[in-house]
Amino acid sequence: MPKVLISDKMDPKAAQIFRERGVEVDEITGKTPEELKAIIGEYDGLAIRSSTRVTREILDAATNLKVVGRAGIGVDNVDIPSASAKGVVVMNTPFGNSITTAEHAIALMFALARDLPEADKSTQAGKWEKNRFMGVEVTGKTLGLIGAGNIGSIVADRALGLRMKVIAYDPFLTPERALEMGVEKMNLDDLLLRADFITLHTPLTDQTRNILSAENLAKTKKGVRIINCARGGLIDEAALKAGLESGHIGGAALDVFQTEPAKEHALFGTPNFISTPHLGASTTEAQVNVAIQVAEQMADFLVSGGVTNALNVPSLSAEEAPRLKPYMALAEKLGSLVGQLAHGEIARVSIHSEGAAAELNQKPIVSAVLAGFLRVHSDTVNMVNAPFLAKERGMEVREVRNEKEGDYHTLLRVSVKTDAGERSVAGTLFSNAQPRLVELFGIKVEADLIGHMLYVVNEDAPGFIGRLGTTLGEAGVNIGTFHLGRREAGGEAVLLLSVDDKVTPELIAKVRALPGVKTAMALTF
Ligand SMILES: NC(=O)c1ccc[n+]([C@@H]2O[C@H](COP(=O)([O-])OP(=O)(O)OC[C@H]3O[C@@H](n4cnc5c(N)ncnc54)[C@H](O)[C@@H]3O)[C@@H](O)[C@H]2O)c1
Ligand SMILES: O=C(O)CC[C@@H](O)C(=O)O
Repeated sequence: MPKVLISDKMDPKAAQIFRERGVEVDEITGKTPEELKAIIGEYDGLAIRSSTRVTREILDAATNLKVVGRAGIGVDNVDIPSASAKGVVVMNTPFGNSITTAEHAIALMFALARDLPEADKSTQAGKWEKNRFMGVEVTGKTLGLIGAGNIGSIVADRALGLRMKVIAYDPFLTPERALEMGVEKMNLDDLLLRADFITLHTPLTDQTRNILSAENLAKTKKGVRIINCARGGLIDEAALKAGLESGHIGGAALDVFQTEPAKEHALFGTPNFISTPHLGASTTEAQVNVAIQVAEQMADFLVSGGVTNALNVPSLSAEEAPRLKPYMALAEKLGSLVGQLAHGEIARVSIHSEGAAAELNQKPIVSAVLAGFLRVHSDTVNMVNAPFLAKERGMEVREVRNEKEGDYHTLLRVSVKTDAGERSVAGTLFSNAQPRLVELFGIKVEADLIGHMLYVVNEDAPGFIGRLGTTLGEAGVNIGTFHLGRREAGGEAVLLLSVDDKVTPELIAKVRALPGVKTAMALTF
């Protein structure tokens, strides 16, 4: 009988469903990473919320683990590349707590508008300070949404009901969808300039980290009130404090913090600052929804092999699986590569299959490209919902087959058309099994897309590789593999390096400062 550990506090319905479906279950919460490491080897499944961190070390100790189920949306507490490398399926429950979280954002907006926490404290202290608390109406005010996905769109709907004007910044929001939602789509600078309230609803990615930086906070309207129920790390917390103290920022409400649990914080006690301890998803309704959903999905997988809402595996029929599997891994890596490197509004994604690849069922290949591509911007994307999301976001998806072989017996090419132009990457399978990048933006370069990588574009000149190696060495970064390609001698060169640990923003800044470097970016696969 498969055995599951529930390691975060979860509605009892989850354990009940596991038992009813023939899965043994233990509920052991509040363990330290060391304690979890000591027991995880016994379990086939691990059901979590946001407290348990499923790191590489935990996964290494999890010798029987087959599935991690996240009762909620964000999976930033799960090391998905390591889970994938170990063949552990990671699932989430993308919609069960969206309404609840949107309602929390609206609650915090009202709390800021009327200074409710302070007014409550003062009244209960017997002060009756009627003249101290002068709020603002939300009616007629402008709410700026950063991120207009599941939760952002529910917030927009509720805010429109409150007669607010809603403006939104989200690179994936199409004009049609914005119209349907009743919001005005705009760039970030315009939103910062116009919003009376700003609410964040994006995942934490390399693009969204610090999206409300000191520089961007300075662009906001004086008196702006800011709400974050998405992820810590989206706002520069020190700059937020400075803005509150100077009075430029009229109020801020954070449900999420850069480091959690935030038991001590420089922001605590700052005027017009409100906080809640990551309560966005904490309603009876949402917790019942996500508990039931995660237990059903995990039990299905452990008992009968069914895969729903998986973030790192495709759904496949038993006959097709063995042949398609390596192609899907290649497709997902190529999609992720262009997703990480592409900038601007995405108009079209084209998938060209050549040679042996063109003879296969293209649907799972296309889904894998789109899942890899969209997952860069959203934790909720999986193989099942990627085509739907691409359509909803107005992306044209083109499929082209050419059964004639070119330079390789089998090739997948992924091209992305943005407002900045069209660029493509291509890959093949070595020994019919191992995914390999063979071309990057028109430059021939052979590389394994694996783990943490550093991508550098530079002017081809003697001594550059040595300087780069020294910079990495001084930062204590160990190079695993090194791949080089160039347009022509002395022209543009591209370097892809796999490294043992995540490439930090500080290291990227150092690499960008090297003479001849045009671009440097961290990539993760
Ligand atoms: N506080 C909580 O307890 C709680 C509860 C649920 C979800 N969350 C978090 O809320 C966030 C949003 O969840 P969701 O379900 O709406 O996700 P979603 O994937 O449906 O929506 C995210 C949106 O962000 C947009 N986006 C991505 N990159 C962007 C960028 N650079 N700039 C602007 N927009 C960008 C995407 O296009 C997408 O529309 C997630 O981080 C999730 O983990 C928090
Ligand atoms: O489980 C929770 O309490 C938080 C969940 C939330 O952060 C999510 O991303 O779904």
